[in-house]
Amino acid sequence: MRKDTPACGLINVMGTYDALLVVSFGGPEKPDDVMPFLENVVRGRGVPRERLLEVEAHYQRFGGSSPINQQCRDLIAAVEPTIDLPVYWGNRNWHPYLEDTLRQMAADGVRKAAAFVTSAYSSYSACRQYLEDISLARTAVEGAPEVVKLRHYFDHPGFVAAMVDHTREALDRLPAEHRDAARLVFTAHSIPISMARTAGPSGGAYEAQLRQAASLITAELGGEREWDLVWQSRSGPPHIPWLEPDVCDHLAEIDAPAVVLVPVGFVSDHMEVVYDLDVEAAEVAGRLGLPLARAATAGTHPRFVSMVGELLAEPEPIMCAATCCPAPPRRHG
Ligand SMILES: CC1=C(CCC(=O)O)c2cc3nc(cc4[nH]c(cc5[nH]c(cc1n2)c(C)c5CCC(=O)O)c(CCC(=O)O)c4C)C(CCC(=O)O)=C3C
Ligand SMILES: [Fe+2]
Repeated sequence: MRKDTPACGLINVMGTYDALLVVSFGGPEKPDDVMPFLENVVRGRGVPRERLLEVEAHYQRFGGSSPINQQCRDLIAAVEPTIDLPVYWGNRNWHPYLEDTLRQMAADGVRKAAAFVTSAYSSYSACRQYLEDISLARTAVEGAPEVVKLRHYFDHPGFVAAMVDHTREALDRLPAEHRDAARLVFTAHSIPISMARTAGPSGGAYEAQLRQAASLITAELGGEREWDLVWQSRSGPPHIPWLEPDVCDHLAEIDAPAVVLVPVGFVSDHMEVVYDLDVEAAEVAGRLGLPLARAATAGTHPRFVSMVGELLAEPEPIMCAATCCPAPPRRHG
């Protein structure tokens, strides 16, 4: 229903939704919030204390504030004028929490919302966990609206176009003599190998979708360009195998005069991008004397913004099977 029609008004003939719910990861915005946020993220997941303290230092280096919430606000401000629905925002790990947002939506009379999740791919962490969070939040809220998660958009022309533009801009920042031979190094959040194996309806979907996105972006750039897909931001206990190689190890091995890092696995320049790539990987490249430019994520690129409206206009996606992207075994403590 349109913003200006009353909640009890006419049936919306065009669309099926009466609100858009942007669902994101969440992040702290002041120093005291960093540890409580991190504890929310890793609850029951067996991430060692040392790793948590290390990551805490990344956040404190940026004044205890993650850029991710502001990036959500910016995306919402860009999307709002392009669609006919009220827009809400709820996070998995920090304020505004999904549960509080759903409570507000219920109070506002929202009956059925489309969820746009700031993650384009399959896998437990990138998809199923958001579905679980939405579902848990709904059970806690009386009269909570129905929430339909929009489809994965890793191969949507809007996402691809944004990444192509940003990759081109990064290439242009390299010394001119290296541009043609520069290698594209696509990065995504590493996940446990067991999670990668069971991602999607028949397994392997996280990596397959990332490769698909990378090859679409490379093809649209034109020319004959070599590319790799590597991983970043490994977490978890050290004895559990995660996807490799790590971006920093890969940079040391690479046989190219220059590199463009393309964080295809993320949709905004949040902490995993501005620390793990712009600080850590940049430092490795500096030591190696390897010219490196990092492409911006989709962010508020106009084609990425218009994609959201296009997804809303598609037929309602069919909910994935309960066996898709199963949860890893939970640890307690
Ligand atoms: C697939 C994936 C995405 C992409 C999909 C998506 O975007 O959702 C993603 C995004 C993000 N990950 C983020 C932050 C963190 N992830 C952690 C830990 C973990 N990530 C995992 C996976 C992913 N993570 C996994 C399997 C773990 C291990 C614990 C567990 O099994 O859950 C930890 C704990 C400390 C540590 O890193 O060890 C932090 C702080 C932020 C926020 C950045 C900011 O604040 O700006 C964002 C967007
Ligand atoms: Fe993460």
